[in-house]
Amino acid sequence: MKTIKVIKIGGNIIDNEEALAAFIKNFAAISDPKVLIHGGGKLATKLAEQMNIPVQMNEGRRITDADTLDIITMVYAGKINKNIVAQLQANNCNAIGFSGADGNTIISEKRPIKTIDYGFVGDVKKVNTDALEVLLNNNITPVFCAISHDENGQLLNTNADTIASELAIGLSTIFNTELYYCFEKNGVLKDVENEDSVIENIKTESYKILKENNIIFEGMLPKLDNCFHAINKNVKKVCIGKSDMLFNTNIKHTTITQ
Ligand SMILES: Nc1ncnc2c1ncn2[C@@H]1O[C@H](COP(=O)(O)OP(=O)(O)O)[C@@H](O)[C@H]1O
Ligand SMILES: CC(=O)N[C@@H](CCC(=O)OP(=O)(O)O)C(=O)O
Repeated sequence: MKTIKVIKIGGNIIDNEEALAAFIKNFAAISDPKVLIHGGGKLATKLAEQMNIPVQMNEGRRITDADTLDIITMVYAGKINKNIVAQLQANNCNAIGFSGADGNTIISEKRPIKTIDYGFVGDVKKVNTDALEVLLNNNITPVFCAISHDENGQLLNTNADTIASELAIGLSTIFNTELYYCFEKNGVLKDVENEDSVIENIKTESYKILKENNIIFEGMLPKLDNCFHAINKNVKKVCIGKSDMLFNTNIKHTTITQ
């Protein structure tokens, strides 16, 4: 089986022109098959505020009404996705931009209303890798934004970390899959203010203890839940850290194991 790298980048790279250019140059040079997933939550928030559309988040998830869905579609599937694809082409990496509707790749269902109505937010039901397999076997790199669909014509906002773990799990039947979450810190930290306090390995048991001691909180909780979901479902390697970890093996980062 060939190895594939499934790589998610967050706002810290997307929002910084120089950081994005440096990342894309290195990413384009990866010789293994690869898939890129990007977020863009910060830019969507900025644009919504400029347009006087209220921004509401709950536990790191965006409450997505019809106006917000329009904005995130324009920002994630449009501006950010197409810009990344164009920059990959400039670095001789042939790429195609995807939402989950394209190639029927990511099918989700609108999150049921419990205590909170998240609006047009989708929970992934199924990943369909047929179209991706054809592209990857022809050396074409898929670039995914954080949008899925329900197969009835409705686009749904789905957290980019979840899109990454679900794609990694879906691809693990045809590839030896590695999943990398790139964000602004060196990894999961013992002390979030201290970049030197990287926890190099987290297992199911130690994750429980870290949560109990409030060492892991906010956006890191759903990220780690996604990591464990992936490692328990046939993804061979899961890492969290700065994107430099992909290109320099000496860079400290966090590895997730069962
Ligand atoms: N132990 C921890 N180590 C590192 N970051 C942590 C930790 N606990 C909570 N965090 C927070 O999680 C954030 C990353 O989650 P998030 O903002 O969702 O990532 P992304 O940039 O990929 O969207 C960090 O910026 C940090 O504020
Ligand atoms: C449902 C939901 O919360 N979707 C996210 C999708 C974007 C994202 O995940 O972006 P980052 O990775 O940059 O945070 C949102 O709209 O913010």
